[in-house]
Amino acid sequence: MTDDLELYGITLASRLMLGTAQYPSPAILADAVRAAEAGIVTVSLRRENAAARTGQDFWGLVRGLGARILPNTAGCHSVKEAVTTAHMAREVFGTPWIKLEVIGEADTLQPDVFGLVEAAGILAADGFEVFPYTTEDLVVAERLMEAGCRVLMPWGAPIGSGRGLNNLYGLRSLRAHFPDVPLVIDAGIGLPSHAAAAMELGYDAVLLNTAVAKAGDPAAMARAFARAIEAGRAAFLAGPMPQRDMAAPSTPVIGKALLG
Ligand SMILES: CC(=O)[C@@H](O)[C@H](O)COP(=O)(O)O
Repeated sequence: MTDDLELYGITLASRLMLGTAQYPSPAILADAVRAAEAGIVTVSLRRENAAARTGQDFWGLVRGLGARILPNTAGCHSVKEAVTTAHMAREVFGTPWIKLEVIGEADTLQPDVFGLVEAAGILAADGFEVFPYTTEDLVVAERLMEAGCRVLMPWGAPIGSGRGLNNLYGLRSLRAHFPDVPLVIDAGIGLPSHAAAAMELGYDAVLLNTAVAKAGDPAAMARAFARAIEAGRAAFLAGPMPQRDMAAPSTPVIGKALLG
């Protein structure tokens, strides 16, 4: 039986999605994507433009990596900016997919969930397939679904913080409320164990960038993440035991030993 992930009708063998920013060099980025066997790479139109990093060359490199491209609106702080960037991305990459970020707060890069819902509605009505970077808030999640999103991407922790899953309870509730919606943890993952924990909770995939790009050996770290995500998924499918507050002897004793 296959355990492929389906997002907007596209089937993916890998549950690891990798960001393409902050790598020491394009060659190291390419090595990391290959080592991760990432099914999706996300790329920021604005960042590449701003860095004037020979944009076309960089996008050409990303296109050649063999992963599906998910353009993002990273760095957008308003609905207008995000919608305009999404349109540019659709033209450049020829895909209706857009990872929608509308940032609301400078210190935490927390999503502006009001702007996010508004922008998601505009883009979905215009034929985009929206991957919204959101919080674990259930009401916002409902609104995003009503706006036309078919995938949700709640944060684990603030972007680039490496803190892991900050609100385990909230993320567990979100999973329970939307059992049939693909849920992808996006941002804040620092260690493979964080990614494994997300998968053990029943999340469908993990998107990360900084933890690999800033590792001492990005390709080795990408491989470690790929294995952790596979292990977490396998554990979820295997049905983890329920947690208990009290001890339960793992070797039950029947009767008493007869001591001579
Ligand atoms: C690249 C990208 O899409 C980021 O905006 C994403 O949220 C990753 O966050 P981390 O860098 O914390 O993994």
